[in-house]
Amino acid sequence: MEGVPPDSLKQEPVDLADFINLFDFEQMAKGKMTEMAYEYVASGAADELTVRWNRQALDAIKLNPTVLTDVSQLDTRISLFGQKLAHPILIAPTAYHKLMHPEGELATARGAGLASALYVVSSFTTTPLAEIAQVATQPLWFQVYVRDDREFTRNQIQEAEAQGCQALCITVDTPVPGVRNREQRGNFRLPAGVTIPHMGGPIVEKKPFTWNDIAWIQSFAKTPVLLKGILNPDDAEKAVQAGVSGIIVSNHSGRNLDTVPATIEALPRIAERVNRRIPVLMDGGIRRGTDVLKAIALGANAVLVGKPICFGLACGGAEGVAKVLQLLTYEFELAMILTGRATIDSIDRSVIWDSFRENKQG
Ligand SMILES: Cc1cc2nc3c(=O)[nH]c(=O)nc-3n(C[C@H](O)[C@H](O)[C@H](O)COP(=O)(O)O)c2cc1C
Ligand SMILES: CCCCC(=O)C(=O)O
Repeated sequence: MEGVPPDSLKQEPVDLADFINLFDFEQMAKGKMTEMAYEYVASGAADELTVRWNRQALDAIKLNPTVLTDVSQLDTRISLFGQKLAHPILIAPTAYHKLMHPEGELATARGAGLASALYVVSSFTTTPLAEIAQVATQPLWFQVYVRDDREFTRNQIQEAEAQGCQALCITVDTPVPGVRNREQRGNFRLPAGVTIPHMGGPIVEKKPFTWNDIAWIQSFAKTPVLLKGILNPDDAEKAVQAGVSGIIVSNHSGRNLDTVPATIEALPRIAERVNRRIPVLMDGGIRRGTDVLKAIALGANAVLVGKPICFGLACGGAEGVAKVLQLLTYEFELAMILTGRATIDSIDRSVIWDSFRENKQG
């Protein structure tokens, strides 16, 4: 697959009306991407246990609906760091969009616009931020992979802020990439002509990336700094103490350290520790409107979606990305109505069925 130009992607048109849920996109994307690209996107680390657990743990949570409440004024809006968003479903940062569609990140940004979604652009974008910013109609945030070279990192962040990115997500769970066997078997290489203008090169350093680097970034960042990839409540506490603006509970979709728990399992104890001092976002396996509802009920202010966006992009460019988001927001609205929750603030722990109490009462 080495040297495959992006225009060799199989881009026959598909009818997006055929897609009725997010799982449909993965099926279809398999036929639309090169095998190398598909394996890169679809795979997780090692035995992919965490990948499976992300979904299984969400599926295992039952809901406890309230009937006969007035949900005629349904309101999905949220506010994060003073930014007003139409709904709590964000596009997670994912690398190399030109592997998925010739228009790459431009299509993603247009799709975000069509679906009123905030887009977190990856450090590994294959399109310069300046071009993405020109087509974006919704807020952009920038995800940062911190390199050993501080001047490089400072320039990367200042460029992102200069292009209008409104927050920085510092990814802290990838000092080195994980054991990615499927990626290795697929002989992952960037095709000729596809570049990563904001990264300079792959993550190769085994770097001493620590809380000192976070303090250093905060010393010059002008936008809110979030830490992406927190799973341990003690780290969440340190993040609050470090004065960061927010955290993202994430296991990188199970792509880095296999056998860490599902994010929905880590979320409640992190939310409890943070105790609303800063926003807590979450990603990993969100595929259904009920998953969004469960994450919010267990303490998330918002969620992010990764793989389905890549598959939507592969299937239908900007419209594919938009369709993924529209299906998910629509399902989320239905979940709100059917559980009797008219606003995001009203989605609290009481919407989760307490199986433990049920068992105790026999
Ligand atoms: C193909 C792919 C590429 C990714 N690239 C990045 C990246 O460049 N930076 C980053 O912080 N996270 C990256 N992630 C992780 C996502 O931001 C996010 O944490 C994860 O995909 C969410 O889980 P989900 O895919 O199950 O929705 C990537 C994930 C995938 C699937
Ligand atoms: C080494 C990381 C590259 C992008 C990424 O974060 C991913 O593929 O998950």
